[in-house]
Amino acid sequence: MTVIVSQPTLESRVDDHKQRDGCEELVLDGGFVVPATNPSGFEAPQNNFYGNSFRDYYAQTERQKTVEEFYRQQHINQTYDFVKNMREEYAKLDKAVMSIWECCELLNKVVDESDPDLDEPQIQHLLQSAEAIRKDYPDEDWLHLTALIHDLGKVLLLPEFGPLPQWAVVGDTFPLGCAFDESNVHHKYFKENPDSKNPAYATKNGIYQDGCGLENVMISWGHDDYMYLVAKENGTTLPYAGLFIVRFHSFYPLHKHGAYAQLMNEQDKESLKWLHVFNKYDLYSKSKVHVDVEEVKPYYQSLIKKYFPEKLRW
Ligand SMILES: O[C@H]1[C@H](O)[C@@H](O)[C@H](O)[C@@H](O)[C@H]1O
Ligand SMILES: [Fe+2]
Ligand SMILES: [Fe+2]
Repeated sequence: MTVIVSQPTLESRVDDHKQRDGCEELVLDGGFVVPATNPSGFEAPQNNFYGNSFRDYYAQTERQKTVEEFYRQQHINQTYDFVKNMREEYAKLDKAVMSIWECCELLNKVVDESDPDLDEPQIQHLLQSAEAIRKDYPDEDWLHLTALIHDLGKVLLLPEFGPLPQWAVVGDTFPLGCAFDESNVHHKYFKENPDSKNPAYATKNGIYQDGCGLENVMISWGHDDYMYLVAKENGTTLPYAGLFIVRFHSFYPLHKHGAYAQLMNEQDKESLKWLHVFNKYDLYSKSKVHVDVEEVKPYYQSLIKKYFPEKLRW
């Protein structure tokens, strides 16, 4: 499946003279090459199965009310101090010991309230995105596995891992410690965030410097940062771009709108190219047509064996 969707040109905000036209070959990650064109012929669906365009946060549907209420709570409660505490708590990795596949199976129990396009159990989303990207990039096995694991951090919603409320696990992410960019969905709810009253966080860069690198930015806490931490601390051999995708795939203000781009360093800018590739499959593979879990399991287990230890600390 190839998803052909034009991405907004982030470089127009990052770097005025360099246009991203998808025609040049990009060499990243010490040898991984982003192919110049999409390899096969799948067209991205225009609408999700509710009949709305993807990521339409203003459609008049029942589901939208849940989604908007989700963002109200997320924008009020995610503060700089909250994220700092969460990072410390979850860095302990003392919640569980299990394999990647066991975690995939746990996601059978998880439904994401922030997502206007999908209300299926999350294991289907993992397999749908991984299978879609596998068809178009058959040789990039690390990318298939990255897709499989990218949302595993949603286990934070389960009792053994907190449980944390939805607003602390899912939804788009954004930096704390600087002004909230208007490209964040339902931006108006940030008015009620206590950080909005802190003058140190009120300017475009707040406490950060241009080019400081995303790894030095406090990003709202959730499944991205948690899964990044789990993968890294358990010694995964996935390439850097895979870890970057896991860590920043919900950072739509940056990868879709180019906001906060001045905070990136050179390595972030390189990895972002792969995140753009990945994002199409994450978003447009969402479907009511289920992947047969048992059929694809052996393939993904072989990848897990290649890139992860058998048991991980969570
Ligand atoms: O609702 C979705 C969902 O929670 C995804 O897993 C996340 O990555 C997206 O950014 C978010 O908008
Ligand atoms: Fe996600
Ligand atoms: Fe996802």
